[in-house]
Amino acid sequence: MLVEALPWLTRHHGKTVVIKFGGNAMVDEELKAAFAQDVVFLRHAGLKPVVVHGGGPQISAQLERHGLVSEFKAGLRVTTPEAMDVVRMVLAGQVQRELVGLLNAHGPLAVGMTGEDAHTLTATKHLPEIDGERVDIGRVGEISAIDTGALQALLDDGRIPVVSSIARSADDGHVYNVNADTAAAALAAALGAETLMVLTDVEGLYEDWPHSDEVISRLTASELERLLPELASGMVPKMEGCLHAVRNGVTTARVIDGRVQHSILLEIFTDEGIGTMVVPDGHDAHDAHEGKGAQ
Ligand SMILES: Nc1ncnc2c1ncn2[C@@H]1O[C@H](COP(=O)(O)OP(=O)(O)O)[C@@H](O)[C@H]1O
Ligand SMILES: CC(=O)N[C@@H](CCC(=O)OP(=O)(O)O)C(=O)O
Repeated sequence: MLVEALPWLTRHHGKTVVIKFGGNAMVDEELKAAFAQDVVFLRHAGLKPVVVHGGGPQISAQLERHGLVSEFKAGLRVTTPEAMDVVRMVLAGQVQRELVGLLNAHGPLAVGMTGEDAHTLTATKHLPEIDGERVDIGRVGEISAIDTGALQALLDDGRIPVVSSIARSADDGHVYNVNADTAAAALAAALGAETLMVLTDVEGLYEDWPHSDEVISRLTASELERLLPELASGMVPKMEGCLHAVRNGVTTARVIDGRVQHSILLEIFTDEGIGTMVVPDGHDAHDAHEGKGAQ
């Protein structure tokens, strides 16, 4: 495997990789520790990993403890001002801290931040369209501006940024809850990352979910765009994010199984790859996996 990894080590050297770690893949202690090892491995192999984390299940559990209900519309959490306090506390105070701790068991590498820090993520209130109508779902943000200065400085200093998907508002002084897939994709594009990697709790994008578990191993941006209207809620922000990334300069966007230990290393450093890979139009989707040659 090490010999097989050699061309990939050369190809990815010095490249930025944005990795989204989903809340559902984050419930197992061994998986979390393996995730941290993989990210540190990437860093020592000369890549520049940026971690963007979710925490949906952890937020829901904490809301329940506070006697608050979790409601989702258009795949996004309806976030009252009260719920926003819990979202911020869980993401920035709990999930992010834990990931930073696991990474830093390997050395002084990880620095945690939220999108609020140094104006990294600025948002406006998001009003999703449901059945043709704009719906108010509270403090949910749509990213309107990104400043990558702080992230870039950390990367230049050899650190691993760990980012919580919370944004500041430019106009009303509030903070906003942003879906972590959306935040990861926006950051990947803004950083000019080579790869966006979204870890989740399924093998990849299923062809005909929930009727079959046939994973689509690769597709172009246009092919994905045609599929988007058919996708169900959890996959929507992920695949919209992948599309945004490859349409904005990211070379490949991949959805991989976070339940498989060391899935990041298997995806980056082996010829086969796992999960679903999205490539920009013009790259032959069918060549992209064979030796991932189109990268
Ligand atoms: N076409 C599809 N392929 C795979 N999973 C799908 C698809 N459509 C919907 N899903 C659902 O999306 C879920 C992943 O999204 P989500 O629960 O938001 O995960 P995460 O916490 O990793 O962000 C899967 O567990 C699955 O139930
Ligand atoms: C607006 C919105 O829905 N925000 C998400 C943020 C966390 C997240 O995205 O976590 P996962 O990646 O684990 O799903 C939420 O409140 O659950």
